[in-house]
Order: sequence, then C-alpha cells, then structure tokens
Amino acid sequence: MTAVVDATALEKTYGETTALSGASIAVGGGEVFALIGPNGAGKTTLVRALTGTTEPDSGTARVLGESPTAIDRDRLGVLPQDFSPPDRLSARELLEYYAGLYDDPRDPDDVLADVGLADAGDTWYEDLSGGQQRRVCVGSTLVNDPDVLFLDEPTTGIDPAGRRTVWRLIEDLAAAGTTVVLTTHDMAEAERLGDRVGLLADGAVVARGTPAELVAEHGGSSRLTIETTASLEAFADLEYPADRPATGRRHGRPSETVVVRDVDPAEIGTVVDYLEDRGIEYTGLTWAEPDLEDVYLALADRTELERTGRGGSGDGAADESDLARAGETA
Ligand SMILES: Nc1ncnc2c1ncn2[C@@H]1O[C@H](COP(=O)(O)OP(=O)(O)OP(=O)(O)O)[C@@H](O)[C@H]1O
Repeated sequence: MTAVVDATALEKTYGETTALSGASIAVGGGEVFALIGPNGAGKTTLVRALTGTTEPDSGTARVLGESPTAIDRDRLGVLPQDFSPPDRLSARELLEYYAGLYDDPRDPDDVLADVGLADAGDTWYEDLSGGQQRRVCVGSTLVNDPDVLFLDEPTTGIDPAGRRTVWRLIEDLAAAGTTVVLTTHDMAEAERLGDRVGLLADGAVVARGTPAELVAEHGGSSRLTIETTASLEAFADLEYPADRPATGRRHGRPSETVVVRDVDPAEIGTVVDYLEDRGIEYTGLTWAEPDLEDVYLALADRTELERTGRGGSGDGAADESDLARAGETA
C-alpha cells in the first residue's frame, strides 16, 4: 500500500505532558482511518502533526508524499475539533467565504445540500443549532473538493439523523477516492466508517486493524446483559462467567446490569431458566456479539482504570498480555 497519510514514530511533549510517544499510522488512498482512544490519548495532536498545525519533536509526518507544512492546501480539508468560524454570517455566506480561498471551489449550495442543510443557507451561523453549526463546519472542509480529509470529531453534537447524513457523505467521498482520517468517541461511527481503526492510548497506537479484526482479536466473547439489581453472588452457580460491569455503558446504569459471557443464542433459555428457578428478578435481557466498544473497553478503558488506580473493570476481556501484544502489533 502506498500511504497517502503517513505518520512514523511521532513524539510530542508539552512541558511535562507527553501527547505523542511513537505514534505511527499509514493510510492508503480512498481509505477511511478512524482514530479512537480516551480523552488525552493524543488523537488531536496526531491530526495536528499531520496537518502542519503542530511540529512533532521527532518522527516524520507525510501527506500525499509531502511534509504537512509544504503540501498544497487545495488538496487538503481539515476540520479541527475546536473550529469556530465567524458567526455573523449566514451558512451560505460562510461557505462562500471559505470557497473564496480556493481557485476552483465547489458551489456552496451543493455543499450545503451535501451536509443536509439545503434549507438553512440563509440562517445566520449563530442562529443554527450546535449540530447544524458542526455540519456547516464539515461543509467548510469540502469547498475545495480535497483529496485528503482530516476530521477531528466531525459528528460531535450532531443528532442521530444528521450524523447519518454525515456518515453517508464520508462514505461517498471515500468511494470517490478521498482519503479520510477521522477521530471519534463514537464506536458505532468508527465501526461503520473505518476501513481500519487505530486505537491510541498514551500517545501510541496500541491496536489497529479492520473493525472485524480488532473485534476478533480483542473483543472477547458474546455478551448477555441482564438488567437486574441482584447481587453477583446470585450468579455463582451459573455455568457461564458472569460480571457486573464497573464502567458505564448501554443505559448508563452499570450497577444494575450483570453481563454473562459465552452464551450462544440457543442457550439463552438456560440462563432464563436459571433466573426463574432462583427467583432472580430482572427487567431486561439483551444478547450481543462483541463489538468495537468491547475492544475499546478491553484496551483503552483498562489503561484508564490502571492510571486512576481503580483496578480491572471486570468487563473487558483483556489482561496485561493483551495490551503488550496489542503494542507489538501497532
Ligand atoms: N497545546 C497544548 N499545550 C499543552 N498540552 C497539550 C496541548 N495540546 C495537547 N496537550 C496535551 O496533550 C495530551 C493529548 O491531547 P490531545 O488533545 O491530543 O488528546 P485527544 O486524544 O485528542 O483527547 P480528546 O479525546 O479529549 O480530544 C493531553 O494531555 C493534552 O492535555
């Protein structure tokens, strides 16, 4: 693969803080690469190093074969995480403003339609909702029809329907050959859009691969989630491993769920019988294959728990060797 976006062993420190410690990614033409990882993992710093807005202490960054500071800006679209355009302009005027920076820009109205805001062109930016504003910001990166697009948390604050509009847009752009590097905290977004996903922790990519590869390697086993306030001891005689997640997910009520692993769909009845036989009350039962969120919890969340000294989550399937192994493959 000839890398269109290439970061090799990037290091960056800010005073005492290490933002990047040997981060490497290589992204091929037309590929969507999704960067995930906890707050402070270094995602934005990596994007900034690749777009020429921060200078790494060491390592090399190349985009379309060039240094990020030397690259023709017409070929690049960059959406910073904290992008805040002048807000005393209408959505259309804003896109016209950005279009005016390029020799051969797209029609701003076409861009507005792309981001699902065809009807909002005359609305002042400051009067748009937060999610609509973010969509205009995404649009501003498209006016020059870039070959490479860097999107730092593109859908933060966008409602589910708008998010899907942006997802389809990114898929269409990639299908047409645009190379996309995006960061996200939304695992569904990373799983859907990412041809490959890289998980950053403490400034380095600790795991990478297609979503399916990552799930197969780090996702652990299937999950039967039982909504119950019963104690974990009540599950002691169950023939499957049971855990009470220490970290929140699903409905934000982690203390009210017990997760049973390794149950095939055909065996769910066995667990239901167990609950009924012992009079264990429950309000819901959901079976799921492991997904990218499990990978995240197994790898990234674990480093967070270790850092904060709260011990293992009891929810992820990884142990120390998983992290070490992931580091080796990164
Ligand atoms: N300009 C800066 N000055 C000082 N420290 C910085 C600067 N930029 C980033 N950092 C620090 O570097 C580390 C990595 O930050 P970065 O923004 O790259 O993480 P991130 O993965 O994008 O986080 P988030 O998910 O919260 O956006 C953090 O500890 C952050 O505080």
